[in-house]
Parts: sequence; structure tokens; C-alpha cells
Amino acid sequence: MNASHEDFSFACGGSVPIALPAETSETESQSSSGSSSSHETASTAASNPHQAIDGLLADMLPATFGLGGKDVYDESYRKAAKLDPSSFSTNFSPYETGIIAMVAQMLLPDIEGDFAVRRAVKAELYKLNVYEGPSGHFHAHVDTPRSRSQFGSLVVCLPAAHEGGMLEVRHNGKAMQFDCDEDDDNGGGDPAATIKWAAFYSDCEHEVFEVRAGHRVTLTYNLYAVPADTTRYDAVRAVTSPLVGHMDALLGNKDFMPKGEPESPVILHVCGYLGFYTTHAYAHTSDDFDPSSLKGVDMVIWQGFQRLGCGVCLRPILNADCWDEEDGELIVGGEDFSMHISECELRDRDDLEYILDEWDKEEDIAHADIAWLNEPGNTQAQLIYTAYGNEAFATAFYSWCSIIIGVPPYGDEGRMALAKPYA
Ligand SMILES: O=C(O)CCC(=O)C(=O)O
Ligand SMILES: [Fe+2]
Repeated sequence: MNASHEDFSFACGGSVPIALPAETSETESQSSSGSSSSHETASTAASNPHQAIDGLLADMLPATFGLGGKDVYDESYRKAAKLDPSSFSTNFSPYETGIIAMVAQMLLPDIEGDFAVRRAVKAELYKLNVYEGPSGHFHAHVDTPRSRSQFGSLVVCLPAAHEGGMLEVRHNGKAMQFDCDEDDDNGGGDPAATIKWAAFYSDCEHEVFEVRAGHRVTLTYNLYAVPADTTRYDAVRAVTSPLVGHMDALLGNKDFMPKGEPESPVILHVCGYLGFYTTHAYAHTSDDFDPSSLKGVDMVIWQGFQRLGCGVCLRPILNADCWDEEDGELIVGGEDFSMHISECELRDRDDLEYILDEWDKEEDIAHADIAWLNEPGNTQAQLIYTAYGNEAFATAFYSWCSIIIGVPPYGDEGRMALAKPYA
């Protein structure tokens, strides 16, 4: 019991690569005096980073620290410069870079079970600090929580060259070090190519050792535990929803898709397919469409069937209805959802085959092999082609987004579970 309780981490850290030069992280400062000379941009890609940092420093104030209920300035305790968030803006987001998701997993894990409490992490920008070498540092201290829900702090070290300035966090006789001056091997040895970060619980003593040279530029955030947002709540509900009970009952029926219809394909030990058209609209033909954006009942279907041992995948269903709307051909697409532009002209039905061959089509599952659970809803342009009429013009086939469920066969010990729940 004791050993396992000591295994819990009290701090965590990591690094995120920066895409240069298009997506540089920029920090802009604007002093409260508002004079034009005080408007500086400190950009990681600035042609002269030293000049940018000097301009930034000119707008900053000495960083104080809390002592006996007062803000005190004492260079033997802390030597750094600060800027309040009201005086600068930054396009750096600890959420978009995945830092908050990591912090949530490491420092605020969810409690499983019936009494589960779902919490999420909220990060509030607190300060921009510059620790200048030589002698910039922050003596060992414990942060002052700003409210009862504050559980920790996050330090994001922006890529400015410096030496020293290691952060050490201590708890229960253990210490963890976070160095942001060292080269990052993954970044090809270029420290400017990564942003390093560290997060820790508020009650842990921590210290910033001396910055010997250069500038250690940080953004600090207060971290709060807040009730989980609705996206996460959806994911929880997905497995407790009454609908999942019905899905369970269906799959528990040995007469439902027992070993597969003779004409249905038997791939990957699947004996049949169910299909569900998503009920919400998604940008499903964009390049980066993925299941984490599923909403409401769509997420229930996606997660519920996985939980019940089925294989699920997302596929576009192309409506190739160019000749006869009654008899439109419905074609299951492959893994690549992104919109495709074909060079081909469509004159007759044979041309359709050429166009479809270019497109990523699902080879193993035909639309007719799927038992559809609902009617289709929203469509999006999926396949652009040139139509041939009295004038050639560009037009498109549209697609629906669907979830396809591979149902495993019913065996001696009930419904088998697939090893790989989704594709
Ligand atoms: O810059 C750091 O690594 C830590 C800063 C810190 O401890 C604070 O701002 O309270
Ligand atoms: Fe601190």
C-alpha cells in the first residue's frame, strides 16, 4: 500500500516541438504606458532575438514574491523580471500543444468506478518571467494557491538561449529536475526547436537554480481542477447509456448474426456488419477528421460497440447518383476520408470505375453487406470530378459519414471479442 502510494508522481514535464518558421510562438508585450517604443515583439524566430529580449525586458518589472502576506522584492531570494498577463498576449496554448492533456493524466487521474469523479484541468496564464544570466534565480519556495481548486503550477520555458536555470521540485524526500537549457536530441540538437515544460503540485517545494548566462524566458500558469467538460462527460455517458444496454442485449442474442450469413464476407473473424450514419455533422472530408470529435449518440455507438468486443471503423459512404437518383450507387470508402479531386471526365458508367479506382475505396466491404441501423443525414463533397454535358463542368459526389461495426461470431462461450477494437 505504501509503496504504491509513493509511486504517484508529484511533478511531470516534457517538450513540444515547434514548427519553424511558419508556426512560431510569439509573445507580444505592450507596456501600460502605451508609448509606441514600448511595443515590442519577442518572437522565437526574430532575426535578432537578443534585441527582442532587451526590448521585452525594458517593459518588465522586477518579480516580487509573497512573504508574510506581502509582495516583497529581494534579489537574494528571487532575481527575475515579470510581466502580468494584462500587459502581453501570446499565441502559445498549453491545450493545443497537448501539455494540459498530459498534466491531467499525470497529476489529476480520474477515479474509476461507480463513485467516479470526473475532473479536468484548467490552466490560467499567470506571468511572463525572464531570469537573466548571470545570477537570475528563485530560491526554494512553495507557491501560494490562488483558490481552493488550484492544485498546481505549470512552467513553460520558451526557446531563448541560456545556461543553467534548472528547476528542481521536491516532495517526500524525492526530487525531480527539469532542465530547459540542454539540447533536445529529438529536435536535432537545436534547443530553439522545442518548448520545454514542467508541472507540479502546489504543495511541493521548488527552486530555480542560477541562470549563468543568457535568458530563461518562461510563461507560468496556475492549474485548477474543474468539473470535466461536456466532451468528456459524453465519453463517460457512452458506456453507461441505456442504449449500450440494448446493444449488449442484441449482441447477447445467439440468433443475431450467429456465424454470418452465407453471402456476407468473413474477414477478421467478423460474421457481419452493422452500419450507423452519424447523426451530427462533422468536417468529415477534411484531412484530419478523427473519432475523438464524435458527438452525442455517435460517440455512444463508437465507444459502446468497442466495449462490447466489436470492431468499429469510420468510413465515408459515397453517393454516386449521377444517372438515376432512385438507383444511386452507394459506395463504402476506405480509411482516407479526405476530399479527392479527380482528373477524369465522367461520360458513362465505365468512367465511374476509373474515378472510383483513383479514390480510396474500401475493398472488403460493400454497402449491401451492411445492415443499416438508421437513415443517412448530412453530406459533404467527397469526390470532385468533371461532368460531361453540353459543356464540361466540375461537380461532386457527396458522402455521408458512417460508423461500421464488425460483429464477431457467437461461439460456445458467447459472443467473442475482437482483438483489435477499431480501425
Ligand atoms: O520558472 C520556474 O521554473 C518556476 C517559477 C516559480 O516557481 C514561480 O513562478 O513560482
Ligand atoms: Fe513557484
